[in-house]
Amino acid sequence: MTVTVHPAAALAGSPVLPADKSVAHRAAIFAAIAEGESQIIGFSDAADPHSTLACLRALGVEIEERPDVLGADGTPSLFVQGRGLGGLRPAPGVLDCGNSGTTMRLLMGLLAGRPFDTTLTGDASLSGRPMERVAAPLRQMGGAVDLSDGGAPVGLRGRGLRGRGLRGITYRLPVASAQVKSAVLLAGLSARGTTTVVEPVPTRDHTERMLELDVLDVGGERHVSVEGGAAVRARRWVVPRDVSAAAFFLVAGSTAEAAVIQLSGVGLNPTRSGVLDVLRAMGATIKVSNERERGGEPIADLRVEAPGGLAGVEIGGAIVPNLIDEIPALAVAAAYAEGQTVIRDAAELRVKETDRIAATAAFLRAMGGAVTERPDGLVVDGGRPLHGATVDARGDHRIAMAAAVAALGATGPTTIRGAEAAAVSFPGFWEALEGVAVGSVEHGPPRPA
Ligand SMILES: O=C(O)C1=C[C@@H](OP(=O)(O)O)[C@@H](O)[C@H](O)C1
Ligand SMILES: C=C(OP(=O)(O)O)C(=O)O
Repeated sequence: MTVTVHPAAALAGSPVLPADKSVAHRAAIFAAIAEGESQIIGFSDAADPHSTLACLRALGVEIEERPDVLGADGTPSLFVQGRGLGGLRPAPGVLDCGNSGTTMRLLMGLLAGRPFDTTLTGDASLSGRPMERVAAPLRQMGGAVDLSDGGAPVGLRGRGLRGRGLRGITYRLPVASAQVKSAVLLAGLSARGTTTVVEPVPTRDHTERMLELDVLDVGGERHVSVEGGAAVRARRWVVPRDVSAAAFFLVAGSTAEAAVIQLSGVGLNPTRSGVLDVLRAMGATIKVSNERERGGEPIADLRVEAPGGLAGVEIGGAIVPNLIDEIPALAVAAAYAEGQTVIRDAAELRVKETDRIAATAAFLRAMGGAVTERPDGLVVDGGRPLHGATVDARGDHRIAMAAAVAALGATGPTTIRGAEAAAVSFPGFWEALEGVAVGSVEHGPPRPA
């Protein structure tokens, strides 16, 4: 699918954001292994969390979507009949994780300690992403994990456990990854004894919040522990709106000539909200109001207004895992800011749905931006006017949406190929964008003038 985005000087509106993808995956998995019925309010309608649902259904978990049962903010519910960890059944075929790294890595952890074999596959993008980072700790725990060239298809051999099951370990994360942390902790539920993950650099903490795990600060490092055999409680989960989806509108509002955009019920977990800190450091005007809690996660309403100019910043160090998915959008803000922005310590971007360092540099350069790739990031010399171009999303939702935001402030139309990728995390994105920038979104290539 091709979408053409026309420039828009003034933005206004209240786009509805999708449910937080990270929380939605976890709520579905934890509900599946709880004993009894759980309700998930505000589950995401995005493709990635639906890949998780399809896998859980194939493992014998009954999940009912109930658009008629609404939560307080009008979002629909999902009812999950939890079977307990021991109640998961062998899938009749391979489990297709689609485009979703979180699905594959968390399910590797969940299923490594089950007494049956499982094969996990994904699309071409996911098949190229590194899985050894999860396989290595699972093997240390006694799991039998086969990879194909370091990635999917992933084979988990239950028979390889030889009746002894997994054993708890203490594992220090060599890469700052919440997916690896969560996979090891999920495997720890099937293991003998205690499993502890040590995080030198904090990553998103949804798993530990949602499972109410023990977290210690030991000399500045986080130690997260789970006991083997611990039961997961069936309960009501409430999923906040996704701050990673909000980021596109925060950048759009901060780079427009005139803007007032309101975003309600946005998850502001402090391990996820670095995008606000960086945009504010660049000079953005973002107001946070009505701060409250939703399902154990802090949420708030956001209002972004055009600040009348941004300045370049340095992004690196411990904040990077906190805003890793927002970097393509932040690079767009950098292109519209005066001065230089340096993004470092973000080599992980090279192993996402596509190489996001190369893809971001490519679309910004095609639009006239001055961008230099570094092995672990980007240097953006901002303040040059951007012009319309034809760009490719490279099958990556965040690249499609970041390019769309860049297009709003450019001269002339920008055509985005592969625009359907947005639905991986934000199915209503193009409608939401048209809602704040009326007349800017044209489906298909531009109409001849
Ligand atoms: O745990 C999660 O929900 C996620 C963790 C991050 O990946 P890594 O764990 O690979 O850093 C992030 O990029 C991804 O979108 C979601
Ligand atoms: C990297 C992402 O997701 P995943 O790793 O789950 O594919 C993302 O949503 O930006």
